[in-house]
Order: sequence, then structure tokens, then C-alpha cells
Amino acid sequence: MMLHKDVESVLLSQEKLEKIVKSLAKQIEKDYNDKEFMMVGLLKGSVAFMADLMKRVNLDFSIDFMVASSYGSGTESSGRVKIVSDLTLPVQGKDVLVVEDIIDSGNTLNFVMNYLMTKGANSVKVCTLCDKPSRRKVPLVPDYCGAEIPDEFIVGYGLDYAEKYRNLPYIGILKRSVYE
Ligand SMILES: O=P(O)(O)OC[C@H]1O[C@H](OP(=O)(O)OP(=O)(O)O)[C@H](O)[C@@H]1O
Ligand code: HPA
Ligand SMILES: [Mg+2]
Repeated sequence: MMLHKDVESVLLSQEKLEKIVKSLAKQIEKDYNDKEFMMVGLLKGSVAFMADLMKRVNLDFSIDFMVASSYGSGTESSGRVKIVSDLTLPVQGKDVLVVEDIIDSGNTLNFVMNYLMTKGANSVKVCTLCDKPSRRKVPLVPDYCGAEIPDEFIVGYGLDYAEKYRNLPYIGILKRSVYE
């Protein structure tokens, strides 16, 4: 497969992503077997991951989405998280599994998890495809994690830089020359 000209190298190939998704789905099936739960995807980054993950989880559950933003067009979190678009379904009493593409500073999820708890969720857990623990600004450990990744800016499979590259079928490391 041709690599995008702005991508330095592939970090997670399509084959690897498929294996990760299957393994996460198995763990979720086991843990949420007897629960009335809801999968909440954080748009837009989670779009590819959520679409693949939900098809692999063989249980009854509802899905919903939120848009929370803190990055603007850069590679550093502003730390100010805004809810740009809220849930459409009530979360009161529900076990909520938040689906994320990446945890970096932790600002976004920290804010969203608190928000969901104040809305009356029974429990809030996190399933992230990628985790960059070395960049954390607030303590946050995901309940389900696909891959721990080094401190590089990654794109593809939903992840963007300045709204580009979300459609790449793999996750790649963005060339520094693109943003430096
Ligand atoms: O842990 P953090 O430092 O908060 O970073 C992670 C968040 O940042 C990105 O979202 P972004 O705000 O870029 O919106 P997007 O999903 O539309 O790309 C990413 O999708 C995560 O939601
Ligand atoms: O490495 C990243 N790539 C894309 N979006 C992000 N948001 C936080 N970290 C990243
Ligand atoms: Mg983004």
C-alpha cells in the first residue's frame, strides 16, 4: 500500500488495528454481559474505531456521540475543553463506555467523564484505541487500551492534524515538517 507523503512511518497497520479491535471487543463483551450499557463515541476522532468496535461487540447496547474539542488546529491541547455537541439519549442510571481514539494530556476525557457522572451515569469507563501516557497532564488510566504509543503526533483511522488524514486506513506518524 502507498504511504501518504506526509506520513513518516506506519505505527499500526490495518491488520494490527483489526486484531486490536477484536481483542478489545472480547474484553468488553465479558465485562458488560449483564449490563444495560451505552457506548458513547467522542467525535470526530473516534469515528473509525467506534464503527469497527461496535460491530464486534455481540451484546445489546445503545450508542450515542458527543463532540468535545480542545485542540483547535494545533498539536497541543489548549486545556480548555468545550462540549460542542451533547448526547441525544439520557445517561441517568446507565453504564457508559466512552470510546476514544487517543488519550494525550487527558484533558478531554477528564472533562467528559466528570460531565457524564454529573448527568447521573451509573458508571463511566473508557475504551481508547491509543494512549500516550508520557504526555499526561491530569491522572487518567483507561479501562481498555488498544496500544500505548510513543510521544509522536499520529494521524489516520479517525485521527487528524488540522482536520486532515482521518481517512487513512492505518495509523501513521506525521512528519514533523508538516507542523513544525
Ligand atoms: O487527552 P487530550 O490531550 O485531551 O487529547 C485527546 C483528544 O484530542 C483529540 O480530539 P480533538 O479535540 O482534536 O477533536 P477531534 O476528535 O475532532 O479530532 C482526540 O480525538 C481526543 O479526543
Ligand atoms: O497524536 C495525536 N494525533 C491526533 N490527534 C491528537 N490529539 C491528541 N494527540 C493526538
Ligand atoms: Mg483532532
